[in-house]
Amino acid sequence: MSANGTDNSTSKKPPSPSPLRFSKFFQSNMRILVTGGAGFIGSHLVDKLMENEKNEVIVVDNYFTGTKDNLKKWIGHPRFELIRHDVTEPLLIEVDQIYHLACPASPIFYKYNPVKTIKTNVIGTLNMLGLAKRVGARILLTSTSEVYGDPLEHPQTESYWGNVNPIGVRSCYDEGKRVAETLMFDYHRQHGIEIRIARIFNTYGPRMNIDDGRVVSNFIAQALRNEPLTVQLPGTQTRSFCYVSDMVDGLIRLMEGENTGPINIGNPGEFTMLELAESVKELINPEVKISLVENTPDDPRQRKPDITKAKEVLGWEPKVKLRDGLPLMEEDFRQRLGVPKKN
Ligand SMILES: NC(=O)c1ccc[n+]([C@@H]2O[C@H](COP(=O)([O-])OP(=O)(O)OC[C@H]3O[C@@H](n4cnc5c(N)ncnc54)[C@H](O)[C@@H]3O)[C@@H](O)[C@H]2O)c1
Ligand SMILES: O=c1ccn([C@@H]2O[C@H](COP(=O)(O)OP(=O)(O)O[C@H]3OC[C@@H](O)[C@H](O)[C@H]3O)[C@@H](O)[C@H]2O)c(=O)[nH]1
Repeated sequence: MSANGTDNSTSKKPPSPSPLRFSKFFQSNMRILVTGGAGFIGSHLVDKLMENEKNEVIVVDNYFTGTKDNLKKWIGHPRFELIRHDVTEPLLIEVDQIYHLACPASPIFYKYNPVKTIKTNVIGTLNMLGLAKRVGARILLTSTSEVYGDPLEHPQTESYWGNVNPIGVRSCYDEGKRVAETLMFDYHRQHGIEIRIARIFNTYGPRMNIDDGRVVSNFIAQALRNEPLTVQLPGTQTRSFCYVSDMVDGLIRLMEGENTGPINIGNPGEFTMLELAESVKELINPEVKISLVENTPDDPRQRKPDITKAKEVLGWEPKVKLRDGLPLMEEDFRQRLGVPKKN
């Protein structure tokens, strides 16, 4: 029986770490690779990892949706390296841990070049697992609540297998992440790789791209520009929003803990998109209009994580409520959009 309590056990020992790990110089340091580290969650994760003076952090990113700006405070730091690299190509470096985040996350961007999204999830994850095997690193995959598709079980527990359209316009991402999870477990069972899988639910916070296309960033940018908040029909669909600092805390606990996952990491507070629009209106711009617009195909109708496992296994639960997180994000968007707060 494996750490996640299911029949995923492996009799294989993990491969030995590189001999360099045992040399005097390396003993005090942990070398951590963050793929997709120039993106939204990745750059916040890098900030947190860099706080520990024993960590050396290497970011690889192809800058499809991320930017060097998100990492500017670390560029030139002796414990930090940034490499332009696409994870669909093999990578040969020596590391102890891999946080594998590289993949566009906003539906607009992952649907833009769906074949590339699948390659990123499948070939990219294979490459990172190959690296983990070669150097004996532990690897964490940021999977998604989208593996549950349009869920028929509510709230979603990790044992739910999901309701995913295999041929729809979201499938490149949903099915790509499902295959990525399969690859993680096959490498674990077949080669003894140490794996961790987080199923992340909608996360928001400072540094999201202004034109990212996801709902929280859209509504905040629209409220600040005094443009109508575009609620996609029917508006009664629900999501659960996690503030980014809570997410980063959950990911690090998962990496450092003993459980393979998958583990849901998200905030169980559940809101309809109309409720979210009303909150943004009330907190940021009471004058703004709300307009109902067409939705896109296969939009999940409800989503809420059951976080019992995260609480039990990681001792983790989110701390930041939506009403407290939205103003923190507003601050950052005001600065970037050049819209100061009126007194
Ligand atoms: N933010 C969320 O709500 C959410 C929810 C569920 C899962 N996730 C997962 O978390 C991870 C990070 O999400 P995010 O919100 O920070 O997204 P993001 O788009 O801001 O960041 C993704 C990063 O990966 C990079 N990237 C994309 N394809 C790449 C490739 N082929 N090679 C190298 N780099 C590549 C991008 O340039 C970007 O910097 C993703 O794996 C995403 O699927 C996020
Ligand atoms: O302007 C908008 C944008 C979106 N929406 C709605 O808001 C809801 C959330 O949409 P988002 O685009 O923010 O994100 P989704 O929940 O569809 O996918 C998200 O969750 C899981 C992650 O893996 C994905 O990476 C992430 O994008 C949807 O119901 C959508 O119809 C609006 O009402 N208006």
